[in-house]
Amino acid sequence: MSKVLISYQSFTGNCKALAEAAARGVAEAGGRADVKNVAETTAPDLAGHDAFILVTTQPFQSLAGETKTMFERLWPERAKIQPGLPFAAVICHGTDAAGSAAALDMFAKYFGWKKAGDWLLASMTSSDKQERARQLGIAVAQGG
Ligand SMILES: Cc1cc2nc3c(=O)[nH]c(=O)nc-3n(C[C@H](O)[C@H](O)[C@H](O)COP(=O)(O)O)c2cc1C
Repeated sequence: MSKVLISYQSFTGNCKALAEAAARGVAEAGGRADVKNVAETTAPDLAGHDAFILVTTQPFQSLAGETKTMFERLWPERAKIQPGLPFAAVICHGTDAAGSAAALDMFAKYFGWKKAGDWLLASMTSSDKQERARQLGIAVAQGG
């Protein structure tokens, strides 16, 4: 059974709802999803899972503060996390997600994690974002 950690940062609830949709997808695929706030996500949490899905908002065209702080906090303990950890992300945005997408590419490279597909760019106004997050959860749990 695939164990997937899903961490989110959310101001007004959209990212949290997308994290829960991804968790439903993981469960549908027969996996186990653990959903946490980025502020509570630790290196041992990541080490105890087979894959990581990050769901983050994008304020001011850049990676959200608590999400960046999570990476900064994880960095000294990165040796505890398995190299090549499958890593997927949902970026919930208002206009465009380029700032966060570039930052997450950089973090994946620094940590040596394997991107599990393209980042899911979820516009606030898109009606299918929940379904796309659910599908991402299925794909990650199936190792795709
Ligand atoms: C202070 C603030 C600044 C924002 N700046 C941007 C931005 O520069 N670009 C963008 O695409 N969305 C921006 N947004 C929209 C957020 O990305 C969007 O509201 C958020 O993803 C919703 O997720 P949440 O409900 O989980 O907080 C901003 C939102 C806030 C609250």
